[in-house]
Amino acid sequence: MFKGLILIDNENINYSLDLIDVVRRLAGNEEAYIYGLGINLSEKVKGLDAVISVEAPAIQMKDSRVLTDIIQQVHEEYQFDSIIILATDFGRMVAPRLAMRLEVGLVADITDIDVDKRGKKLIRPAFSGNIMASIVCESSPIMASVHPNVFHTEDLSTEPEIVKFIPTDLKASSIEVLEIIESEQTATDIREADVIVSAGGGFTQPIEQLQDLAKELTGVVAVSKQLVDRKKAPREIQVGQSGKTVSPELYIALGIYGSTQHIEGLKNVKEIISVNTDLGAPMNYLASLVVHGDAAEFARKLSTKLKE
Ligand SMILES: Cc1cc2nc3c(=O)[nH]c(=O)nc-3n(C[C@H](O)[C@H](O)[C@H](O)COP(=O)(O)OP(=O)(O)OC[C@H]3O[C@@H](n4cnc5c(N)ncnc54)[C@H](O)[C@@H]3O)c2cc1C
Repeated sequence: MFKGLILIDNENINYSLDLIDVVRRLAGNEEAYIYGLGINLSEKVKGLDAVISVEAPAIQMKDSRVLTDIIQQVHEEYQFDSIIILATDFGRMVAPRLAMRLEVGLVADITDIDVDKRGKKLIRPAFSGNIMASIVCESSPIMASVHPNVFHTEDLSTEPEIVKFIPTDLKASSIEVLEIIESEQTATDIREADVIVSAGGGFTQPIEQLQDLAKELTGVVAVSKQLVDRKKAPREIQVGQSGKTVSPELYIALGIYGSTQHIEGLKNVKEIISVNTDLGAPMNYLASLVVHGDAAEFARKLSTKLKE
């Protein structure tokens, strides 16, 4: 029996449950038993075999040190074969701390899994995304972090058994919350969108001009890292390895070259339209339709046409 643990992130419950698929794939031919660790979890979740429920209202959930203590204690009791954590900003603080405590390696930001006779291989981009590395973990538990929206769990019907866990000797949190400032809401989360109008370095106009087109298509605007680096767009709408992973029905790439780091953020996209002045741009090879021309002009004309 392959015992896996996923950490349930209270702010990203659906993406956390997608990690069930990661454990199932890691188990390979072995039967998997999948636990979720829920700390102060108020929602009922399904799909897991068991939820290890920790109720500690006094703990500061953003204190990665306290959370690491809890996961370590849970692991000491259950001895998992793998521990998988969502690679949110917060998950990225917890995962390496925990790996260090358990004296195992951590494979960050995995994008695929390959299990065969030679072992369980975790796949992730390496050397600035120029190659995909297959990493065999010989230490146990196998630890990995995963970007939201990279894996998907289809079947969430299992009713989990609920097991209470009471951690001992928890240190007081060293974090004091002074104020909570809500971040400015940027329309819809690009990960939820069915249509994405995405601008890259070849889109020379302000991206606000794309809102009209996105609205006509009931979609959202996204960008490549190039525009975030040039401070033309916020990071929340960046697609790619260091941005978000998206799975729309239609992705319109306006002046996007198609670097591996950008493509890394496109998972199960149904159709891609690539508008580029360079016919040899890698993005064109992924596209079902290539428009050879100026991205801004294409966006303007398509928007006008859709309004007619
Ligand atoms: C560790 C690491 C992480 C990274 N993470 C990400 C990430 O998450 N997301 C991401 O996007 N990038 C990421 N990058 C950067 C990535 O390598 C590329 O630099 C970036 O994706 C390039 O963006 P671009 O294709 O929009 O721009 P460019 O590379 O500048 O390409 C512009 C494209 O537009 C075309 N073009 C030019 N003018 C026009 C025009 N008028 N009309 C139409 N087409 C035109 C050009 O032919 C070209 O194909 C990362 C890099 C590293 C090292």
